[in-house]
Amino acid sequence: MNAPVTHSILVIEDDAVLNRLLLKTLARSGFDMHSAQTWAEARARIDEVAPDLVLLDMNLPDARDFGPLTDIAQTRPVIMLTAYGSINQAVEAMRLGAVDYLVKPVNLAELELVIQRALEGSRLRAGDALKAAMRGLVDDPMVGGSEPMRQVRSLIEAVADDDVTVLVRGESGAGKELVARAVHDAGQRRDGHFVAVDCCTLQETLFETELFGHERGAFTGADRRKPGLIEAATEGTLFLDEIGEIGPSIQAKLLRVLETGRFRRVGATTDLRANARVVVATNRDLAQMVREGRFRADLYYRLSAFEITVPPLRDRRDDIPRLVDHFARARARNGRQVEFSDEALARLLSYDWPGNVRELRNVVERALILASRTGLVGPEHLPPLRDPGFDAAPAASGPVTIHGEPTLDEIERHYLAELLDRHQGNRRRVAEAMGVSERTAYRMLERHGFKGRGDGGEV
Ligand SMILES: Nc1ncnc2c1ncn2[C@@H]1O[C@H](COP(=O)(O)OP(=O)(O)OP(=O)(O)O)[C@@H](O)[C@H]1O
Repeated sequence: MNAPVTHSILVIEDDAVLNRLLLKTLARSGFDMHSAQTWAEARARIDEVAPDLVLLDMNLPDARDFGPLTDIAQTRPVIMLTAYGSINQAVEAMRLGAVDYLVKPVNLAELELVIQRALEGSRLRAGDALKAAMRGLVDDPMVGGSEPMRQVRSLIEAVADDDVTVLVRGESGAGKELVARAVHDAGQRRDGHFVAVDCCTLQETLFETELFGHERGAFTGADRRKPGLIEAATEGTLFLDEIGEIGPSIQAKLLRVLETGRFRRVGATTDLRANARVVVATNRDLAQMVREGRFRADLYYRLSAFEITVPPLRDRRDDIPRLVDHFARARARNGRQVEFSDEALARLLSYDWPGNVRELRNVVERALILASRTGLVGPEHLPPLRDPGFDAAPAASGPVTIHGEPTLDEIERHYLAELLDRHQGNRRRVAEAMGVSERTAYRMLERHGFKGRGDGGEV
């Protein structure tokens, strides 16, 4: 059996208290810890210990701008430590090679997750530093064999080789970015970069210089020419996340790029030709925004040439066990695999997941940490999974009590029977109560032999 690998981490942070706290916390989690409070000290430490990962404060007393980051990020993953309110800086840091960032005060539970992901990502991408400079580092395969996800996959395949703009719709955390990536990976541009831009985090003025770049002297502080993200995506894909958030002036400029294939750096006098495929995503109802005059109709029509809707997790519960297994396996790369008890899985299956796969992933990863000693996740390792408004549910719904150790199938059957009773066999209402489509409910009922039951032939 292989001995678990001990990873070394260097904390570069001039705040002595935070530095010590990070050191202590991570040493307790089994990392080999080193620290530095200045850039000069850090350089010596890097030569000395060759850390596997670096936690780097954004503002060191003896370093300017992103010098330390660009230096270190070429050889090892860097997680930036940033003050609340400096998110724009953090976004720039990610573009320059940071794999992730943490906002101070650092949430210690999040800290370990981010580090684990960064270490996994760096192994997956070893030798591909430039690609690692792009956001979304871990090569997450898209998990999901449910019928709705099969349809999503066939749309991805259908559109991948075409250069048409794709609009990915879906609730927050449903996996829109993963779908955008899959479009990129399946198409002819797969060898180019996938450059992701979160439209939410950038202010309008910053957005333009980020997206289109700027010439030297374009504004105060522009002491050198800087190409924009659209150029970084040349021969690749430019992914604009949360497209519903862009203001009118960017909407106009984006429309121009899509229509003419041309753009202009801020402060430039001539146009450049864009050579990036554009994929956008939103969780907003863009058509409604057009009706309200908040989004340009012409841009909407351009963007929605080909739409892919990622269904919410509650409409594809079949994917939950597979996703749980996937997240557990990913984590087991650093140790033994933790299993989920049937009871814990039943809980995950019956919850509505308003935060979709992202919420599931967080719950699963936290449970895996909590249960790492015993190797089995039980319901006690899960947070109370209640949708907002759960308490307002009619008293008649009551708690569901489970006796003995039923299988998931038995639980499903009992639950269906109870819902059929409660809703007098009305299939639509049973589906609504379960948070699945009517078709899915019908199939479940059929599988459990309920077909034909119910008042008035509803089921
Ligand atoms: N089908 C899937 N298989 C594996 N992991 C998934 C899947 N869908 C989503 N995830 C994971 O869930 C998290 C959220 O996914 P993603 O960022 O793609 O969602 P999103 O819809 O773009 O969210 P947002 O609207 O907030 O930008 C990520 O960690 C992603 O890796």
